[in-house]
Amino acid sequence: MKGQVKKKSETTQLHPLIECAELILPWLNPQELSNISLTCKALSLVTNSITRHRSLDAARSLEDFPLPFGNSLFGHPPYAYFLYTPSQVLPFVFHSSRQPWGSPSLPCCGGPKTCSPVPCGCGCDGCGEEWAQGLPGMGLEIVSECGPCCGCGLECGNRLTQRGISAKLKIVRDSRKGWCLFADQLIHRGQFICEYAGELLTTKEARRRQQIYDELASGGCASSASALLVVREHLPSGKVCLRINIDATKIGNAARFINHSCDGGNLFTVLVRNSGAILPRVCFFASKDIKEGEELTFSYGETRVSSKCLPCFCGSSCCFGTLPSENT
Ligand SMILES: C[S@@+](CC[C@H](N)C(=O)[O-])C[C@H]1O[C@@H](n2cnc3c(N)ncnc32)[C@H](O)[C@@H]1O
Repeated sequence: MKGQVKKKSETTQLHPLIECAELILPWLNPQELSNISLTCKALSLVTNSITRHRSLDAARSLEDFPLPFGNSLFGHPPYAYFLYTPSQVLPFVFHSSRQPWGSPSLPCCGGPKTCSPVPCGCGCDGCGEEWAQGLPGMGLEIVSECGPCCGCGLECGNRLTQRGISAKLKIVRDSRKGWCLFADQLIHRGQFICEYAGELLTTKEARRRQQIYDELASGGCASSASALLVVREHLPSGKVCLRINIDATKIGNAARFINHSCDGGNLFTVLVRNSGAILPRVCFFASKDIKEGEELTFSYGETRVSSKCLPCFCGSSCCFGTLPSENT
């Protein structure tokens, strides 16, 4: 009996090298993982397990639903590598440029879900208003939600867009458009889906990065899909009064996989201003009922200024042939 117990504990004990590897390897990028996997069979098993876990949840447990990568095309990596943030961030927040990903025993830290919310009932003006009920078709483009100035927490009815992704989604690879975001359940018209999360940039920095992304794209760099979104708020006079630059290329959320459709797609955006926050957030809602297995798309814009526009493969009957482009 004694001997049997000893044998069992021996088999469940991990070799110290593997124990260390399970702590360190989730911090590595795909290239580093691939190099490590070549060193020995034991490390190859750990890296394979990390790759499997990465493919199962791009959101790293930071959302209510896992965000899986669907079947990848032959010869393509099984997942896209980027740092995950459920909401917009300032660039210096992720200064280490590393985030553990892919280990079931080493969860990601941070994110709104891990903060302990102050109980609701603060009595602020917005509390309990459930603003989204009247949204579809009302043409609303800027709305307010409770925010840092209110005493309420994430459960407040007036924080609809602050609780992360609200529907099951998946990421699937297309041979021409790259990664695409798909609904993995029925989504009703008017339902909030997710915000466009990424790094909030100054216009100067956005222009600098856009130039780099354009150069990479025109050089045919296969993994160069950029996800830099520029949103302009206009005064009734038509003049731009506010410009928001969100770059989700290296740090972002599910929205960074939403492709363009020339017919406007099935999503529309709403600017949501949290009370007490300076800048609004860009939030996606369903503009129609979206079936399970349907791709989520929206229009990137109407303007095409660049002579080197990328080809559009949206497949809509009104496809313009090229992706929108603007002078940033
Ligand atoms: C925000 S990302 C969308 C996710 C991207 N497909 C990826 O693989 O990461 C924008 C990029 O996706 C590609 N894309 C988006 N819509 C497209 C379309 N309709 N046709 C072809 N490529 C598209 C372009 O490379 C574009 O720069």
